Amino acid sequence: MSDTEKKQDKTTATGAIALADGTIFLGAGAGAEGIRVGELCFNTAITGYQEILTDPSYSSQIVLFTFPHIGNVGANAEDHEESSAPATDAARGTIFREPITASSNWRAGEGFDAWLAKRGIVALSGVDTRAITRLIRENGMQKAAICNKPDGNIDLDALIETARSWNGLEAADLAAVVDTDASFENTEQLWTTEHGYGQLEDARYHVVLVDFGVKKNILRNLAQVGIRATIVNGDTSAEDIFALKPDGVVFSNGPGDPAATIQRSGDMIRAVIDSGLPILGICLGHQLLALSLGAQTMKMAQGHHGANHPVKDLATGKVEIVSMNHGFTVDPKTLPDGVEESHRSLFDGTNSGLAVKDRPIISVQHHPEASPGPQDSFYLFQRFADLMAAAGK
Ligand SMILES: NC(=O)CC[C@H](N)C(=O)O
Repeated sequence: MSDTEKKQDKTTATGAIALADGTIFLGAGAGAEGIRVGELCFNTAITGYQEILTDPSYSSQIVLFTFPHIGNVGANAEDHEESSAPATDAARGTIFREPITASSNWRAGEGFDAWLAKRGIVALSGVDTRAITRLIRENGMQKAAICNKPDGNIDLDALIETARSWNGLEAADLAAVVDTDASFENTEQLWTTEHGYGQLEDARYHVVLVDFGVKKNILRNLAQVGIRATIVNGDTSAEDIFALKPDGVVFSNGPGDPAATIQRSGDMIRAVIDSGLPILGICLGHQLLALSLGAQTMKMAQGHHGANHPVKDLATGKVEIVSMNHGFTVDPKTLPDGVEESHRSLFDGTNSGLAVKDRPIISVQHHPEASPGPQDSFYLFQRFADLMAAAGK
């Protein structure tokens, strides 16, 4: 028996994950103490755990990493945090195979365990992450409750009940929880080891970015191609957006069910589409655009969470390797006339982008901002700037 397997024992366990179907995995608790409930998914990225856990799109989710060693480069506050919202507004829990080691990186500001505790994320190690991943592949993403109890006092029945009684992600407008309350501006560009963050001096374009839980790196990539952004939330009216005289509008990523968020933001999005302004939609923003155009979205079984997904640009025939994080998807069978697929996942053929006839719209399910992941899709930010140039902006 290895060290990690020894921990899967009722007398020594200090943490556990319980699924709504009654399945239990025992292990060693880490990070914040207590219990968290959420939807359990697996993520196949082998780097970027801090960016993943701070992505607001993971609100109300528990992220299991299939890569066994998580936390060994510690935590870095400078360029690894994707959310500007409070601690609990991104991933609630996390699971990995091996216990957290001491940080081994010159840029680590603090250890991963201390960072998890500070952010209120409950963690669990020493469990068979392959078995849990297979379970998700077979039965879909699960309602689950995770706990870290250093005294070993774990009430398994209560944990299962917590998982069962949770409402789940369907019909949840979580964007309303994680978006910004106050409007702000961004001119910060991408980070480099030599110079830190760049600053956009003479912006070529000004856009309004509608924040549903935006990752900071989307803002930085926009600034990198000369775009200054005014960030507003999804309750903003189309009139207030037009009053800011933007050259284009961006609909951001975000958590929860797009079919719920569209109830609140649908009128505004349809008015922005009708205005003819150039539009960029990313992930939840993509799903909201699809719904506004008359298509439908649906829940996926296992979802897409990773940093190595192949996606085909159907216009150029080129394949890009992308970062993914979504559990809902646009049903391509419901696309109305004039709306076509622009990108497709080569893993399972699901939709990864839309093009709208005679409209300057770029809309993708994947994450061109990476963070973490490959930067193959950076060209989409440039394409968006080109759309604004072509519109005479
Ligand atoms: N990253 C995102 O924007 C996720 C979109 C949506 N919440 C989903 O899970 O599909």
